[in-house]
Amino acid sequence: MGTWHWLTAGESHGPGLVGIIEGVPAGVPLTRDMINEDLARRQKGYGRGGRMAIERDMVDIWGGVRHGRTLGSPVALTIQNRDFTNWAESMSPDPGQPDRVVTRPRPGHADLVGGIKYGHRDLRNVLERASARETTMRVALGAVARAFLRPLGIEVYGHVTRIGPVSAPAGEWTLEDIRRAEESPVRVVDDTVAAAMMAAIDQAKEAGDTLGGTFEVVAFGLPVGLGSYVQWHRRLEARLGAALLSIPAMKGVEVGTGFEQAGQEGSMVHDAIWWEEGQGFRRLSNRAGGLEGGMTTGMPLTVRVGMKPLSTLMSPLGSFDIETKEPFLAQVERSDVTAVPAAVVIGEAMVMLVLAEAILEKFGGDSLPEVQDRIRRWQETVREF
Ligand SMILES: Cc1cc2nc3c(=O)[nH]c(=O)nc-3n(C[C@H](O)[C@H](O)[C@H](O)COP(=O)(O)O)c2cc1C
Ligand SMILES: C=C(O[C@@H]1CC(C(=O)O)=C[C@@H](OP(=O)(O)O)[C@H]1O)C(=O)O
Repeated sequence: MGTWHWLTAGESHGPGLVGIIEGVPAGVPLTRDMINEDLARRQKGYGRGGRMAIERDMVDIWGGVRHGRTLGSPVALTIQNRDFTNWAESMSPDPGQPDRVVTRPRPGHADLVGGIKYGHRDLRNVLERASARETTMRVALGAVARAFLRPLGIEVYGHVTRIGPVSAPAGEWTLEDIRRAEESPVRVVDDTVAAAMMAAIDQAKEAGDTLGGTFEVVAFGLPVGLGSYVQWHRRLEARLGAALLSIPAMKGVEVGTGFEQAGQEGSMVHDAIWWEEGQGFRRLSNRAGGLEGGMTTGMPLTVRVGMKPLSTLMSPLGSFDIETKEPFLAQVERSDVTAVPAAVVIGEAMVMLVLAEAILEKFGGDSLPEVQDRIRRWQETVREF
């Protein structure tokens, strides 16, 4: 068993969320503000519904950090659900009769299959945990991974590349370009398309519909040789793909130019190798997205993710009540129209959690200075290869 583990617990309308991450080296600068910054980023984005107006996500640190530095012990985090005050009775862990029972499964959500699988006749018992509320804690844990990666010179940020029918122009963006997307209400780098994206969201909202989209996450500053080709589960794209597809509503992952490569000739796709005295090897382009043979090449790692349109529809699709077996057209209280801008931050978190683990596998080390020293020596080895 490796030393890097993390888990989350908590329901969407319960008291809050809990997360534990183990394996973070000692001496990593980490504060609540650093985690809260990413939590606030996840809450932003045009197209979110009423729930985001209620929540103001803030973390509490219950273990693993003292005076702004990690101790090497498990880092334990909690985040309160402010909405719990409206659900305290319904979500009580104490014995009693449940109210606000859900018997009408939404097509596209976990409701029906989860109910059948676990024998829940109140589908709230399914949707409470299937909800993407849980990703709040993933972002908090991802911020811990960010705090570890940053002093190693590694930065991971993402941006929206499509919402519904509106695509952003393609480009190989720098870290500064991608950070600029933060100013945009739809988290897009080229803001000439932001207005069209927001108009598409307004139109979908008016029609009682929802929109999906795509986003890209890029990791800068990675050393050569994270991951491996020697066993299927050690290939880094396999681990990134699994991590990204574990986010609710994510249905596809591309590495580099991905699906486009399938229709192109090899000479158009592969990245030529270049060598220079004192610099060592590098690539003249990065269509591979920073991975070859399941290992990092040292170029920016680029993954693109496809998110489906959300399943809670104001103008619903057909479904049947599980008790009356009557068809119904669901009446819905609230839902997001799109959550692609928020999904970017969740995608960053998942990528960082995978990369931090891959760093520790390759370099090991119980303290940040130890890991830094090992990476410095490795970079010299790579330059001299
Ligand atoms: C940030 C975020 C917000 C979401 N908000 C909603 C929502 O408001 N309504 C909804 O039906 N689904 C929402 N979803 C998607 C559902 O959680 C997801 O579709 C559901 O868990 C079923 O899983 P699957 O789509 O992966 O099959 C959201 C997903 C994310 C990542
Ligand atoms: C709570 C969050 O997202 C929720 C994810 C979600 C779903 O079905 O996945 C449904 C909505 O929740 P509610 O049913 O309470 O309105 C979203 O707001 C969040 O992102 O923090």
